[in-house]
Amino acid sequence: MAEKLQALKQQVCSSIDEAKDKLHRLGDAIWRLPELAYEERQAHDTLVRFFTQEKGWTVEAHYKLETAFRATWGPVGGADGESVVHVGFLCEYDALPAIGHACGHNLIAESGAAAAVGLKAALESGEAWPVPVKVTVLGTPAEEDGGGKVDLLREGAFEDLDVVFMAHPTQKNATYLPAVAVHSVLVKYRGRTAHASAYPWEGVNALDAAVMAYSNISVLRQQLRPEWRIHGIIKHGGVKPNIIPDYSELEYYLRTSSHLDLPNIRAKAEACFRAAAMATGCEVELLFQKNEFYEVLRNRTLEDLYEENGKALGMKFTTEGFSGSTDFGNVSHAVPGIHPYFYIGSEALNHTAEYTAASGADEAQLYTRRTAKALAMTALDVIFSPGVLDKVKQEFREAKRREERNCKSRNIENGDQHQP
Ligand SMILES: NCCCC[C@H](NC(=O)CCN)C(=O)O
Repeated sequence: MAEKLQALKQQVCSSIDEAKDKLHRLGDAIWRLPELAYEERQAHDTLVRFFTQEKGWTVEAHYKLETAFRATWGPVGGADGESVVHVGFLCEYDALPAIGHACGHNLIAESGAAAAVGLKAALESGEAWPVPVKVTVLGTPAEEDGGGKVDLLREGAFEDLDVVFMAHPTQKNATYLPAVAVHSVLVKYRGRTAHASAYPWEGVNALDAAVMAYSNISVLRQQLRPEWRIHGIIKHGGVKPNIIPDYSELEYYLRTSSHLDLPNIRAKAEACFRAAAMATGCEVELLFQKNEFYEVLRNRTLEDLYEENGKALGMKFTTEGFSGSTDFGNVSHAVPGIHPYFYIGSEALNHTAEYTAASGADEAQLYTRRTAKALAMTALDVIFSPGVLDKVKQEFREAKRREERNCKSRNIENGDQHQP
């Protein structure tokens, strides 16, 4: 079996290399037309067309969300009565305002598609295998803003998957980097205009409220846990110096190491926003985003297999970096999975114009394909190595039990003030 598995892994690599031109065209087409969260119509169409043109995939466009899709192959092979092993690969393809694909989501889509195509080709090339296998590619929009994976989770898109894989471009290769929970909020203050010089006492100053809110949050930071973050911007602060602003708007991201602490940080931030309204006489409206993102729940069994496969392909791994957030965190609490990071040939930092250039550069292709190979090889370990899938699931169950205990102890601490 070990020789067969090794042969299949080699087949994955050669299949992905043979497909390199069409995979490059796929990623490049997405990179050239950057689209924002939930507006990724061209990227959706490009990926749907790609899988439609590949033989054997059942493709569902606009899958539960306008710009999400699902492509499935199988179940194929295996003996009757054996349970299907269902592996999923996730594609992200949303860009950032003004700076395009500065987080390389075009390469997330390309690597996810490449891994799925490579795995299918390897399985189709070899002899029959013991268990029926199903491969699903899920196009998951709006990671940077909104959280398409959370919407898809709510709609049941992940229900029958055994494991999920994706990978994210950054400065180095890592099997895991800390990704924290986050919830964003839009804060709107409404006051009353007046001539700022002639009769300022008639006005109710919404910009004052925004400035006070910003200052309240700034002092709150001294009392936050070191791994928590609150950061934001003033999006609107007035139109003319001699018109007392009757409207101001702020947007904030609230981050905690565990999603179980989000109610706590939300309450602290809300007090800061409401105090500013009270002090200025403004009305305040708090609009929390529909989806909160969870921290990533690790699966070290999968991480170790991915690292072993990556090292076999020449990857060097680090454990330093990141601490942003991703809606993959929510997925990892529902299905065992990994969200490794990969080097793309540049030291540029994500969310910069330099990274936009790097994610569209030819040099990124070799690293993107290498990552796809490691993802597909890890999927082969799950399918063919006896006991691996059971170990992955056992670790996941134990992590969920630990989380349940944490949740109960926090509720006791908070006196059940805030249900997470
Ligand atoms: N609702 C706010 C989500 C912010 C998600 C964003 N994610 C990343 O930067 C990961 C790389 N795409 C963040 O952490 O700010």
